[in-house]
Amino acid sequence: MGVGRAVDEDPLSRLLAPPPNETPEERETRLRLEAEARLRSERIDDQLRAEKAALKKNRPVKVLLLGQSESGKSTTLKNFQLAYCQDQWEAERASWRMVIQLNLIRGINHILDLLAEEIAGGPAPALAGDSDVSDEEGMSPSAYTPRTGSMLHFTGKHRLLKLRLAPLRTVQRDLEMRIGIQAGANPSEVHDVLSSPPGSPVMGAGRRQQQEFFVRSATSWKQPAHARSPSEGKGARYQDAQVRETADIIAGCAEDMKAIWEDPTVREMLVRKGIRMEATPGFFLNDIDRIAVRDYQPTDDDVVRARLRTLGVQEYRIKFNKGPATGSEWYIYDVGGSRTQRIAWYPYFDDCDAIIFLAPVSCFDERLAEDRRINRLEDSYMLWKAVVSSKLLAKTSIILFLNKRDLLEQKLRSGVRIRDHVHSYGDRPNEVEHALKYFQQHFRDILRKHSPEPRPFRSHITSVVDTKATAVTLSVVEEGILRDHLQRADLL
Ligand SMILES: Nc1nc2c(ncn2[C@@H]2O[C@H](COP(=O)(O)OP(=O)(O)OP(=O)(O)O)[C@@H](O)[C@H]2O)c(=O)[nH]1
Ligand SMILES: [Mg+2]
Repeated sequence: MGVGRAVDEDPLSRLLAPPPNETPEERETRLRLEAEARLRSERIDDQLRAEKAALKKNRPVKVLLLGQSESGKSTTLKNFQLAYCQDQWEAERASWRMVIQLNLIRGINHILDLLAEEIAGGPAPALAGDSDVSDEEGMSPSAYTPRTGSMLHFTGKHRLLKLRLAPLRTVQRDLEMRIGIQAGANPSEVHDVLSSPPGSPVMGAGRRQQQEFFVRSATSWKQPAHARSPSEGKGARYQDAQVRETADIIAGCAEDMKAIWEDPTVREMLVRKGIRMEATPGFFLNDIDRIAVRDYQPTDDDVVRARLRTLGVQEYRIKFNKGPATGSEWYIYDVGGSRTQRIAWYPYFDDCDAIIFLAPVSCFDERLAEDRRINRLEDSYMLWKAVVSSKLLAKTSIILFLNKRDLLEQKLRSGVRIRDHVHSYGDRPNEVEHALKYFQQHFRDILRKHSPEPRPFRSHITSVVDTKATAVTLSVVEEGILRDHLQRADLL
């Protein structure tokens, strides 16, 4: 054993140690060889790192759309599809016709139900200003007080319209069958697209609620005609005949649908029941002349506005062919937002690059359809807090969309006061810009306080039904998400 060597020296370092009697020339050669070996090894390491980073850079960017039900997640997804999947968008346009016809007809049928109740001697006590109910009152029947004001006067004209529009019941059933729609299974979990449109208070407890509809598959009902196999010929011809028959009945009912929708007494009935219709059904009901025709073809706006509730988690793959993300592939996950659906989100947190979180700001005076005790804005705050405080999502880019700006503006203009529902709003002006600033600050504070690591607060004020403005927002969002994705890959 050489002098000065520790007894317990590692055998490997002993093996690699220079010989004790090394000459200066040998030492120089050894050091040169060692330096070359080190360089080679570093180069290999760099190469491996670069390959790993490239792999990571080239792997799809995974984006989750999160937010409560009716916050606008699927509508945001449609904005991506409209911008980047034009061929598919065109191919599916005709299939959306059925959904739009159904949105329209369900709207009318719901009005007919309410009318029938009124004519038969009045429904359960009308919901007087449900939106004015204080947060504490929740589901209590005391939230519902008989309305004041004169009796609504329904005439023979209303009865006649009700009779003449009766065929729409069958059309609704046929359309639901063709789309493969299932009504929500849990009554506390479902609500009607008409009775609870965004911007409306939720229907009263005890009142009969129509079930909102959803399909299990995001694609099964979107079968473009040219994609059918020849063996489906007979079935396809039958389907085409059905489509024509539906369009005929709807066109035949157009004038009566318009008459009932525009009738002042019916309008007054809806106002007294606290039913607002500015969202999906209202959008189509205001355009009956255009939609209730035999050869109706949905416009881009119609497709964007069509409402079909999402169930579970649906994956959409988008290959970007323009814009800041050109060349990259994104997997976008659209999730169902109601409370019982949220458990399905968690498995997707694991390797998710970015979250676009939608918080509808117009709903400060509304309650969750699935739990009337919960204010919808409070629910959004709670969900946001859960997302930004998650350790699993600490490295995920999170972008907030304060959505439904248009409906917020409309609501404030109609005289609804924020401070009656959000007490901390105090004496701030009841104007849209002030309100947005206030809500935005609240979301920012939650992020600052609860994020496990400091992260930027990125938010956009949106009305995702406005596809032009949304395209501009999305390009900013895409750039940011991609930049973060590449940075994360470089840090590997
Ligand atoms: N006016 C207006 N309507 C909106 C906006 N965003 C969404 N909507 C409407 O709100 C309704 C719900 O939108 P969706 O995108 O289906 O909501 P979601 O978050 O996917 O809901 P779930 O699938 O139930 O979780 C639809 O009728 C949309 O047309 C908006 O910014 N302005
Ligand atoms: Mg959805």
